Amino acid sequence: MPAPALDRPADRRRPKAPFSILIVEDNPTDVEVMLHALEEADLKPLGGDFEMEVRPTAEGALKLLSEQAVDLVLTDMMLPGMDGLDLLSRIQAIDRNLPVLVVTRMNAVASAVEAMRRGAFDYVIKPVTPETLGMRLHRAIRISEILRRHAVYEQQDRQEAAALTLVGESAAYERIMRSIQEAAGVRSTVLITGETGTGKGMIARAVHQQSPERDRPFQVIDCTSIPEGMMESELFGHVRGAFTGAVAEKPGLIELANGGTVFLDEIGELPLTLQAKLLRVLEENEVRPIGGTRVRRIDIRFIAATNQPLEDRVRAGTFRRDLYYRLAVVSIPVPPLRERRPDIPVMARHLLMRLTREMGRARCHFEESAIEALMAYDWPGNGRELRNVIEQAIMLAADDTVRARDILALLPRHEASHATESHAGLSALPYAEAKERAIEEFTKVYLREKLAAAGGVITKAAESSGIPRQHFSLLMKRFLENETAEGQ
Ligand SMILES: Nc1ncnc2c1ncn2[C@@H]1O[C@H](COP(=O)(O)OP(=O)(O)OP(=O)(O)O)[C@@H](O)[C@H]1O
Repeated sequence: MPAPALDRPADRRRPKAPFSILIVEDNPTDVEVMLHALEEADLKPLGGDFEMEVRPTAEGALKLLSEQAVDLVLTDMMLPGMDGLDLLSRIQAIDRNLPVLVVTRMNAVASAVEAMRRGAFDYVIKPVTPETLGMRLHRAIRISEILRRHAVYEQQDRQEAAALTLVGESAAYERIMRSIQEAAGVRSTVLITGETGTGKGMIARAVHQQSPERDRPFQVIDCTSIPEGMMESELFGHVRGAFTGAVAEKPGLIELANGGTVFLDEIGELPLTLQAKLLRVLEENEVRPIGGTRVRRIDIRFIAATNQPLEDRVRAGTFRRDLYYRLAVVSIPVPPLRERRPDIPVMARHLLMRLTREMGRARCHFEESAIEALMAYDWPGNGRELRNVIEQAIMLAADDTVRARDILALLPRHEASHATESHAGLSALPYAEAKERAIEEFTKVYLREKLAAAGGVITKAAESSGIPRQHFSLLMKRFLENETAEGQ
């Protein structure tokens, strides 16, 4: 194997190597021995392949580390200019999770031990052999991969936490924040009420997050998404043989959240029979799986949400009064966005920043008149509709500014009046052209109204239009995007 030129990628460099090892060594013979040992060691990082970079000096190594991600460093302890210990501290300042293996001569083991005391992952004694180096590297690679994956999870957690941030500045928003804090401090049942998209799910999560049980499970049970026939077994579980198909014992979703929080979304949809069973669970703090004879004790906080006026349902006899009172120990009513307009600009800017980042787009900002357009609209789909309009506006915006016309083009009310005006001028056109225009105008209005009614959820809008989601998306692409491009 030819010796790699120092300060250049080693020969084993491959075009797409997921795991990279940096060797810091000034002695070309030692570099060659190490590369040979690595070759023989048959390393298999989980990503498949790996690449190696060689630098003869600590400075060269630090420069590389500042330019690209490396997964593992193998460094000599005696380097020109800066010794291995200093290099170790500098590397730790760049990335405290990067595993560093030090290579040393037998007569300098004390300094290698000192390096380990300061956080080096391991040490290898020269002359390096494929067996010792291989064994130590195998271990280091596994650790490095675990740390790398852990860092990805940490990053995702941070992004998810940011995505869940409630923002606002209206008096109603302040009241909601106070209620969240109060509810978090006690373990009572909470009932959150408000129109669709007002952020009830986010509020429920915030209560859990601010409670002492924040590290315990947060179990969401959407009462609309579980088929009625399966609801009881999903919620309370079943024992083996409880019914045909119950081949094994299965714990219910409630039991699985023991110690934490259960969020019952759309509680108004819970059938009356299950309302009675849920009430028993709330009152007695125990669940009885279907077919079971023994009850299981539970310690759970329940949060329920609904966009239906539950009092009306109680009066109509379709929701149990006793369950209603049992749920509404702490009550958090969430007014619709049109009744707390001061929240709109804050939410819009927050969503714009978050969505551009998520979509990998450059930072965007609103033209002042775009904010005015947002504030003037009534938002029947509340925060969810606002989020979807902003997402589409980012996609349609020609540059880094979202303008009033981008917003207005996406709001159904504007479209309706716009359509009426354009229909008035159609008779001036030849029949074929007028017909094509009319179909175009109709499709735009239709798509926007369907989208608004579905709170911007394309799957729902497509379903209520009776066409496949893919077809709906194609229509959106053809009619909604073209229209905005023309308008610019
Ligand atoms: N105060 C807020 N701050 C930031 N974003 C918000 C706020 N309120 C709502 N949103 C946005 O609206 C979206 C919908 O929120 P969420 O799902 O919690 O509403 P919901 O009331 O539970 O809706 P549904 O009744 O349809 O289940 C969120 O993902 C978020 O993008």
